[in-house]
Amino acid sequence: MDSLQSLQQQLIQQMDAYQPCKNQPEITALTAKIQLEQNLLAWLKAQQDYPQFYLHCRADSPNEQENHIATIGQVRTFTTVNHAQTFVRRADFTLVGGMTFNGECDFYLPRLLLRQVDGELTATLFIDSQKDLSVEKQLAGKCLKNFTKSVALEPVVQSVQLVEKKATQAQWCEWVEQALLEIKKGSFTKVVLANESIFSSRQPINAIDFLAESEKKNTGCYHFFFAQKADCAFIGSSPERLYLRNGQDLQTEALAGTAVMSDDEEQNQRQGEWLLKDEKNEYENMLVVEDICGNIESFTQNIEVQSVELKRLRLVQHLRRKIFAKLTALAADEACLNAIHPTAAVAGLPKQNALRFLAKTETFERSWYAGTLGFMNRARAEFCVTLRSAFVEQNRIRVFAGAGIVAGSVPLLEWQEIERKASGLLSLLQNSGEHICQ
Ligand SMILES: C=C(O[C@@H]1C=C(C(=O)O)C=C[C@H]1O)C(=O)O
Ligand SMILES: [Mg+2]
Repeated sequence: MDSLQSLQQQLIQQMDAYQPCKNQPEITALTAKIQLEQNLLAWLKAQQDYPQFYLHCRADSPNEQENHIATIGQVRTFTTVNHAQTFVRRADFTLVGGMTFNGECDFYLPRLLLRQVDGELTATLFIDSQKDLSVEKQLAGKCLKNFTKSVALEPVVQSVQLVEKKATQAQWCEWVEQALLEIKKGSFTKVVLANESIFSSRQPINAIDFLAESEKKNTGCYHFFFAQKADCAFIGSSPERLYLRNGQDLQTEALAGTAVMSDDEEQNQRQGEWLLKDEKNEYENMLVVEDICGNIESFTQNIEVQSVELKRLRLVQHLRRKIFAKLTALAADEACLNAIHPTAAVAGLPKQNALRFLAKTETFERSWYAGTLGFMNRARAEFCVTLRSAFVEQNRIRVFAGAGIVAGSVPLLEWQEIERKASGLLSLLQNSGEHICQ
């Protein structure tokens, strides 16, 4: 019978048999595969090694395979995309990680990588051949210790209380007014302002249970979990792809412009029709198209922008234009990441002016919010934009949401928009209604 035990045994056997030879490649990958449908979040919940990373990629059509990865531990780290890409070109293994909103890079080769695609579970254990073999074997063995374990995912029952919003409604409206003034002056055409809301709970919230709940309810999204250590995890369920690279084929998208979604299908239809015709939302979206196309032009060919469509989620719906292009021979993830991130869907246009405005206006650190997380190897790379996200820090959760401000934005409507986006995660927790302070 195929089981996690048999997968563990195969890896241990390979590790025991492993003897470095002459001309040993710098990294050795031990791989085993079984037919098993394993919930990777339940598996991750039982693991003790850090960092931990999980990505459930968005499937756009039923014939696209559901693709989940989970990793624990770390063998090599890369603090620039250039170094990460050089490694991938040389060694062709999968790196995970990404970039914060401000462009700080954190890519790494994990110790253990699990991939679940279509009923098949693959595990890869990485050994650094340039390090002491007995130490490497010991570290790898430690990572395999809990390999066969998983912990049942449980509903999140904690209720949370609001502690603080970095911008109150009144402050937010001021920020938007300032942005509109700058737009009038011609400093930029769009800026994406965001807010951070801090909540507390009596009992610690398990970030994996929280994400599992979100995965069930917030369908049609990328789901991600990234934790450097046990007591702080960054999680989220984002509708937005930064890019997908399949060989030299690049797929990216402009996702911007928002309307309400609810349980009322007729209202959703009306909202969708309104959104498709609304000039301000159309402009919000087209500025992202302009930004992305302008930024990838120099290293791609045959850029094709698809016609506008609606991306429907549980509480909001967005305008989306998919963008396809062919990378020129030498271009790869370094070019894509540096050129595309952060897009005008999360920063603004022109980018530098918008970023300067955000740096002096927002009163919190975006950190991983509106950054990007994903994976890259020689054949393929996929990155999402880390929206609809939160830091879960034991008894505290910090939720982020933003909205694109353009000429015609109404401060209070943009406030409602960000509150609704934040409720994608927050509505999964019970709100006790109590304010600790504001
Ligand atoms: C900035 C966020 O979302 C972005 C802003 C949108 C908008 O203003 O209409 C829509 C989708 C995203 O591009 C967020 O969710 O925090
Ligand atoms: Mg908007």
